[in-house]
Amino acid sequence: MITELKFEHSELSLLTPTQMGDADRAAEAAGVSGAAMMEAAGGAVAVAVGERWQMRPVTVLCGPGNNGGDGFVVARHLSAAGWPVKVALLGSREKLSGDAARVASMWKDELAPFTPDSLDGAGVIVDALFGAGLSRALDGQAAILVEAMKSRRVPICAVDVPSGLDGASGRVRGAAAPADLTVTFFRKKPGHLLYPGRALCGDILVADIGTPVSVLDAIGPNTWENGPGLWLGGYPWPEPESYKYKRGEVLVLGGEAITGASRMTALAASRAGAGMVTLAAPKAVWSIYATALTNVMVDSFEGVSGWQALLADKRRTVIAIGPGAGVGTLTRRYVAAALAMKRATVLDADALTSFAEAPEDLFRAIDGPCVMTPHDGEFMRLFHFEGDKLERARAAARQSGAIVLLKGSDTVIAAPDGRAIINSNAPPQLATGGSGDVLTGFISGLLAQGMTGFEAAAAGAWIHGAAAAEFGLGLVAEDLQGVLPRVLQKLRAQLDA
Ligand SMILES: NC(=O)C1=CN([C@@H]2O[C@H](COP(=O)(O)OP(=O)(O)OC[C@H]3O[C@@H](n4cnc5c(N)ncnc54)[C@H](O)[C@@H]3O)[C@@H](O)[C@H]2O)[C@@H](O)CC1
Ligand SMILES: Nc1ncnc2c1ncn2[C@@H]1O[C@H](COP(=O)(O)OP(=O)(O)O)[C@@H](O)[C@H]1O
Ligand SMILES: [K+]
Repeated sequence: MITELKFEHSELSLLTPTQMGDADRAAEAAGVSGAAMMEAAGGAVAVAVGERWQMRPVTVLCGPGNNGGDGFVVARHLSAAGWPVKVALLGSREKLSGDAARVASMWKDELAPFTPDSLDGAGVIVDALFGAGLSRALDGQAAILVEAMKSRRVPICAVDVPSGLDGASGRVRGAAAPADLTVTFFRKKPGHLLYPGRALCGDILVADIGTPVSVLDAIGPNTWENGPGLWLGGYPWPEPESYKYKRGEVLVLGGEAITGASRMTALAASRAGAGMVTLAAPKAVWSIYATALTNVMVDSFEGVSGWQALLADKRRTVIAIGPGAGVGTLTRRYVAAALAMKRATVLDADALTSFAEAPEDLFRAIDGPCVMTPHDGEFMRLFHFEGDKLERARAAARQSGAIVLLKGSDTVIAAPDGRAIINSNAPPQLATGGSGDVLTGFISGLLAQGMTGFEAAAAGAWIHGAAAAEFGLGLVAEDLQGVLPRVLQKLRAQLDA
């Protein structure tokens, strides 16, 4: 049902701060010293600062741990290159230990007092207060300095993460100043991609600091940033021996009151490459659908038995229900009948809301490949988990047995076995009515061609974001399927290159 999407070594792997600590220790065990990694990290930040900004006075704010150590290395490099550098340290030099103490001792100039005055005259600030070791909310002098950074219009380069940002969840603990550039090391963290963290990081650069990729073997990352690298190898391109039924048939349930939503789903499924798409229209509104659709076939049905008769055709390998379906008992029964077939099913919108009173009934009925695509509101009607977006999507997938795609600007796709993907390419113009209906169609079309639910959800979300970006501003949902061909052609060219 779900193929092994593993990619432990992928550059798209995300590591939590705890896993990053494990990676650092494993790297040291493999012979790469902490000192060498710190030199490489600080050196990479200095290079990035030099590439982004012309020489100007810089204030480096250093914290009491290794993040601060990186800061001292940045200061040394920039100073050696002729930049006027001020360093302010939270705490005292005597309290530093290990690699941080060593690099601090190489900074021979006096330290500036750790007050907002240290920012006076700065043309750029390097924020090296806290990184992966943030253990509580910022308070006291650290919080005062972060607030001062926020209030000055001076560009900021964050080392690893903007200090105060929780790398696991993307949440702010106490305070964090928005950076223009964040330089992180080896692999990104979930907090770089989950909001509000994503907005605080500015541009993100991942620097290689000599960590051997083999350290990932023991860590076994199960979270990734979405990207073609995860699924392009298994993308179902049409082949010379393809024929329409081999590319799968999607059956989309049409609604009675709202007829536009399921039409967009159906058209999107055909654009994404399903061999056949049939829209099942309630008899009363059949003619509306039939006049509006050309390549999508329109079949009419009446009531649950009529719907079951359409489901009986085994060639219909994927069923999509929800957009415009209507909320209530009837939709619940349509969903139950579809899930009973144990075929790949995509549940969206009203198919989810219809179970708000009895989510357990839905979870019990899921016994085959199923992808749910709730937005936040729909999610909260079915699930009652605390935590960040990754944790909630994971818990929901585990509870329901479905692939859960929790929508938003940082869509998370989670599988019941704990794997999760964070999508990062969706532009804000996607916040327009009906774009979710199109996503349901893309995912259904990819499922029809044999992708697993996890892959289809990931690839669907990515091409959805790429199509919106390709179209640009002024997007309405109907535009998405029209630009999909350009996105697919670019992907194909990438593969052929
Ligand atoms: N080998 C390594 O471990 C490497 C680490 N690197 C850097 O080291 C960082 C992680 O270093 P650390 O684990 O030392 O952690 P940090 O330097 O991020 O922070 C830990 C220190 O801050 C204190 N602290 C945490 N939260 C605080 C708060 N809210 N208020 C006041 N003090 C607080 C802790 O008591 C500790 O002294 C990474 O983010 C990265 O920048 C890089 O130098 C690359 C190599
Ligand atoms: N601010 C945003 N930035 C990027 N993508 C967004 C944003 N807001 C919504 N989206 C995306 O747009 C789609 C909206 O889907 P949904 O909420 O179901 O709308 P509808 O029901 O109108 O189709 C989802 O894919 C979601 O991830
Ligand atoms: K930092």
